[in-house]
Amino acid sequence: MTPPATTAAADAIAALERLAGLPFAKGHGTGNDFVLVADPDGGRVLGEAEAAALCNRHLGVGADGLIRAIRSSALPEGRAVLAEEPAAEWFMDYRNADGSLSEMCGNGVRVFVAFLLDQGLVQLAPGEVLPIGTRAGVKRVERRGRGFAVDMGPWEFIFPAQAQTEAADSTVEAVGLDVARPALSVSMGNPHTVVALAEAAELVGLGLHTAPAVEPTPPHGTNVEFVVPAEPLVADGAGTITMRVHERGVGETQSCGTGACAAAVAIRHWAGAGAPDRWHVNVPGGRVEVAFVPGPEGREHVELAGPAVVVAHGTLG
Ligand SMILES: N[C@@H](CCC[C@H](N)C(=O)O)C(=O)O
Repeated sequence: MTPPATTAAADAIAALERLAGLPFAKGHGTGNDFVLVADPDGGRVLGEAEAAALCNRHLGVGADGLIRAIRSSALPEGRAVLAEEPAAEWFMDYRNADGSLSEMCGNGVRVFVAFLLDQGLVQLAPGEVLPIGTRAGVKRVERRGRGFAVDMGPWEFIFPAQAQTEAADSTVEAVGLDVARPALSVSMGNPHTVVALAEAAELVGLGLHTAPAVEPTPPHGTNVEFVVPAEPLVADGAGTITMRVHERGVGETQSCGTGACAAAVAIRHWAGAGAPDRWHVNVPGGRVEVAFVPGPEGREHVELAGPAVVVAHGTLG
């Protein structure tokens, strides 16, 4: 006899039944993987339950997040973006694997543009810039090598008073660490808390199946990045760091683009005057590049570059 499904499993099965016939694609950026759905006019119901079911690795397609491609004019957050940038026709409607909304996803926005191109919804010539609407404002994307570069906008400390005067503004406890470690919380539109570890063995020994405990936790939760600086830290004018991440609303992922940016912000801050503005960030799923560049409004912006691919297309049964 088949045992009854748990409530969560029954909810996922019911949500997937409601989505029968839905075309989708699967894509990733350095192993941070997404289900992508084109819903230009916002006619689909793709809320928390549907996102969690699609991202379920046992019952659904499986992914770290769901990305809906919707015209900015079709949702309130998108209409706010259009007031800032009328050319931002497309909006990245991003949800984590647990169905929760996030303001921004750095790997996701590159994969989103790969998906728009794959679907023939946009064209993007080399050197051309495509503005994309997100809940963290407009992000400008251009082709770079075999992937894309994204102007992620300015970064901010989440606890600026402490960060300016002390090396750390919080502490993080995690499975595999002997004691709580000092950390710095950085917003890339979404929240991050960065911890520096002394050596690769500490990074390998972390148990990220359990969410790290952050004190104080930023108001809307946080993604936690554990980072080991390379030895030497800087070569040929660029720094190199290696990172593992526990994402809010997901768990451990193979990569996090906004997390790589936050990690570069924190490590550069800790390194002090003379630290470079270009950073190679190694993650379990590959490597992304982070650079600090002048923004058009006079503030410093963070640029994120890396690969993005669409690997499969399907239809929900
Ligand atoms: N993996 C993403 C970040 C996704 C959102 C994050 N889990 C959050 O809740 O803020 C990236 O590449 O930036």
